[in-house]
Amino acid sequence: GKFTVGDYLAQRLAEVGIRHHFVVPGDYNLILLDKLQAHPDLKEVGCANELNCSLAAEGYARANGVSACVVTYSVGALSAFNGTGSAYAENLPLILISGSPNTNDPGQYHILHHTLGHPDYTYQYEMAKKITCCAVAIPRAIDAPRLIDRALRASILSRKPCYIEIPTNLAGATCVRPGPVSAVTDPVTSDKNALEAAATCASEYLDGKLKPVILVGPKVGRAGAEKELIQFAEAIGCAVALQPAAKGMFPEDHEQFVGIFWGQVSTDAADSMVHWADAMICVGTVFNDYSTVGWTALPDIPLMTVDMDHVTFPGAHFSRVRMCEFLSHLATQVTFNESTLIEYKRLKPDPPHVHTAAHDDALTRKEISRQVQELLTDKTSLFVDTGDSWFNGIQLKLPPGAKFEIEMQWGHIGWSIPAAFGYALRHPDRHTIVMIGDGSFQVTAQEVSQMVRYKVPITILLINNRGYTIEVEIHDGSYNKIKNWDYAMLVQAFNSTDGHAKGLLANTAGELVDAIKTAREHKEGPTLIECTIDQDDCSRELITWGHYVAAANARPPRNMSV
Ligand SMILES: C/C(NCc1cnc(C)nc1N)=C(/S)[C@H](O)COP(=O)(O)OP(=O)(O)O
Ligand SMILES: [Mg+2]
Repeated sequence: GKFTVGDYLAQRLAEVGIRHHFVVPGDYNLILLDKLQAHPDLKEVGCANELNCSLAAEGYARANGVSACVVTYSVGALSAFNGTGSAYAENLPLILISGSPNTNDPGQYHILHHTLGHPDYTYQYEMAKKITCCAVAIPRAIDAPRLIDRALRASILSRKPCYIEIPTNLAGATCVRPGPVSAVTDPVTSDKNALEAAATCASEYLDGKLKPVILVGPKVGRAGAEKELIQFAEAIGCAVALQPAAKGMFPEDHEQFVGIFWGQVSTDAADSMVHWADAMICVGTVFNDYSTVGWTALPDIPLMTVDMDHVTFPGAHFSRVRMCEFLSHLATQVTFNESTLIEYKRLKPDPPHVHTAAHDDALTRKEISRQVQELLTDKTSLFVDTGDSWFNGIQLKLPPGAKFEIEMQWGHIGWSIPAAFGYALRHPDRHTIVMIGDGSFQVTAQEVSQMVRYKVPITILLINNRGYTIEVEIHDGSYNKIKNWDYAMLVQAFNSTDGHAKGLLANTAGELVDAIKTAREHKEGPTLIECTIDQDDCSRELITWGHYVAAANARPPRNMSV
């Protein structure tokens, strides 16, 4: 049959590496969904709602590098904007695709369903511009190739989401076939002169310094520069500290790893190394209020920063220098200086003694962490949702090959359920585990039903401390209370007549041991283990961090007139 706009989009999505696309159908996108379904390399994955659809695509992009979320106009897209915002904040190329009104309607001043009730349908496109690196609305079939390619290229190069709006009567309209996909995907390589100049500047910055430290941030993973980072780190030989959002992007069993730098809640005395350094090479770092513990944990020396496509020094900036090319180039030039590593070997704290709870002991946060630690292998991908799970997760030691996913910039509670689902579809070879609080789980619980439907064996550790404990530590109030659910019962309800979710309850250490054993053996679907702990059983790190964040939130407005 004829080749259409929908076929063009389908072919391009497959060519850039997408194998699953996440959808919620609606009458503005049904023809488009038919075209995507018709492509042999694309598997349509239905989601329970568009928030979860966009968050599943966000998680898929963490595993696959690029993802697609297809929704209907307005009622669908406005929910999908939240997962799109996460992709923007977390530097992930999520392609948000929305159906839209028939191209004849604007000129006829028609009032259409799902819209705001007036004949101006441009509001969605205008909003999408704010949360993507490139937003396009296809006006005619003939414009589709140029606009689709532009949006895809912008997204892939900048690691940011893009937006493609396709009117319901254009998805099936005749369109030319795509040209070579390299026109969309080929990267922009570093400018040779800028690369050389930046390397020279790096040598000058490091020259004469006695105590260099490398600080790794989350953009290393997004730039795909983990390998080059190890190369560079081993060439210089110094201490390597990680920001919390970068956990898992440098091996924790590496002898140069000195812990997670997170101010007062750092691990392994990483903060003592960062504050001792006289030169700091920041690679892919993001200093926001949460990662700097309310602005109390900032390096206090001039920095050299290697970002995804530029490098800066005190007094110098070099554009169009790609992180992976710069790091591998620098590895051949840098002078070896292991002074901070030698010092660290004297400072490194002994591993803490971990108490093993007795079988019938009531479950505690520490015992859960101890048992999760034992669960981690080279095949594990651990998702930690916003809450005390952040702090419990950050304290865990990742074995070689283990992966760690956290959403510290956007911080949307409940993100990990759909995100882990999307991720696990792309990585059936890995053991995906989620640590999530009761409050977070209540936001996106529906997506466990998709794990049942697609038989995805994810282990969900639901830490039930009866409410929003992070918020309690930042600033308490009655609003931090929530209605308790029977979480184990809930996920079994998703089975109905055909499903294999297991819902288990662990009140004691022994019950958790048994539940984890069951989860490890259960491959036919998700296993949720509700771990009940005392409401006040939260990490010391959370309390410390919460006080500083609350103080940062409470800063008075400047030049108060009164
Ligand atoms: C309500 C909120 N944050 C505010 C918030 C509200 N809405 C969205 C979408 N995202 C957010 N982070 C947060 S961190 C809760 O303490 C999470 O509770 P829970 O999942 O139960 O974890 P803890 O008990 O460990 O805190
Ligand atoms: Mg809670």
